[in-house]
Amino acid sequence: MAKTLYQKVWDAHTVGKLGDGRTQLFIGTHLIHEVTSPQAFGMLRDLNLKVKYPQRTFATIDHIVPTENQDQPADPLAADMINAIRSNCDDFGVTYFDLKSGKQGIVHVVGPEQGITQPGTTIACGDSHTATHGAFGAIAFGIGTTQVRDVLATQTLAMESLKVRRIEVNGELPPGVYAKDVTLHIIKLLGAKGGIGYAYEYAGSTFDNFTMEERMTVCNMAIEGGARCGYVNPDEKTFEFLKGKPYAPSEDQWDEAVARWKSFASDPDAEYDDLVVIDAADIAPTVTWGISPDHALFVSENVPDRNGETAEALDYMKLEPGSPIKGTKIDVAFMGSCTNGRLSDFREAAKYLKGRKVAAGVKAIAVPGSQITAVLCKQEGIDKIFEEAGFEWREAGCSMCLAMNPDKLVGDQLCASSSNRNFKGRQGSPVGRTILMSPVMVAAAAIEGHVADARETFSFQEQAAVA
Ligand SMILES: CC(C)[C@H](C(=O)O)[C@@H](O)C(=O)O
Ligand code: SF4
Repeated sequence: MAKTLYQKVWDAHTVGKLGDGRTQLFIGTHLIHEVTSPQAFGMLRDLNLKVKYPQRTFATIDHIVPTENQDQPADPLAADMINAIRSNCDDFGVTYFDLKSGKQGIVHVVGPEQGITQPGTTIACGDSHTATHGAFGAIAFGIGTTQVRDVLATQTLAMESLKVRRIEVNGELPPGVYAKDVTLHIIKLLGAKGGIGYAYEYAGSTFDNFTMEERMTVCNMAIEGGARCGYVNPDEKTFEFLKGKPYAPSEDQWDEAVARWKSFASDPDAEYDDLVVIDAADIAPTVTWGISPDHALFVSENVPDRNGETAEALDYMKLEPGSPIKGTKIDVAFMGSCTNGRLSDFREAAKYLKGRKVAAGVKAIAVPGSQITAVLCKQEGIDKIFEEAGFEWREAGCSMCLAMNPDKLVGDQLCASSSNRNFKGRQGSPVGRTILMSPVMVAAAAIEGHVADARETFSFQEQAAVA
């Protein structure tokens, strides 16, 4: 019978059916970070248990790491967390990409970069943006600390199965429209809760043409649309990306691995629980106006009028009901995160920042998603372009995406951010305000000093014509 990738991976990893109807699912790869693992290891110690498959478990630190003087924790709590993950990994035999390894970074950047993230497998991580790894054709989902304990101890999870919604985007994106706009557009259309109970299969010619980085950007935000996981079927680009990566299969096992990976792709005649079809030509640069990722609109549009549904968000964001979002003054520009903190993101923004200056009064910071990203950016001189434009170029970590480190908004500062969440207080100040957008839109906002249409700031049409 024809099956989706989701069903194939699920079936291949099913250990058994539990009495309550859930499935006991084998977890191929477990990624851990400093925030959600300490209590899980603590519980393991209390129960006198070992990590079942340490060779399937990989750790990094990302959330609490300062982006200036990375190795100097900001406070005793941060120091404790760093010590805890280090000693837990030592004690339990888990591979740990620490600050000195040259491989540290945001867990969702590190997995793919190291070739740990592979097609046809199940991946779990105590982090809601684990769906990022679905870009490689893995079924990857975020779990809580108690489940982190379960995976550490048993390498399995008790899971309820999901329905599958295929979201097809077809055609070429207009100039100045990026993967970030695609993912925000999908969330706007289907709602922040629209994906509850679903896995999202992203497909169509737009996804076929996307790079792995672009696929990661979209999958990363599946959870912001309520979907537990999101994935793209693996193809030649997937295999090409993984080839030669440290943890990818070796040369002599390569062909066999690729054949196995291919076999997990959804069958052409697979049936879906739901189908959504979007025309790429209908997508424009998209930004958020409110306090949920589905509070999104095209940058050319006006924010909604004030009513029972919009009042809280409009008031929090201090926006005039019905006014254009374009022109909204910003205080901070943040470029980074597991959504848009990869080499291709900085490379693309640098193209437009070159020779331009950040507006007076705007604090602009650029934070590579990993130490490897930082090195690659330096090799291309991207860090210099950002610095010459007036950005602070920082060291790798989650930084102001969540502000569990010293990078925080102050008071009601408004931040143009390439990250994935615009919840109240998300960026470190209880009254701080976030507007989500693509990296190139962050660059445009930084230069203009207000929310801007990057197509006007940088005249993409002309550039497209010249190219
Ligand atoms: C700290 C962590 C548990 C959290 C998550 O689960 O996603 C964080 O990464 C986030 O983005 O809010
Ligand atoms: S970059 Fe942001 S979204 Fe990603 S893991 Fe870190 S805090 Fe979470």
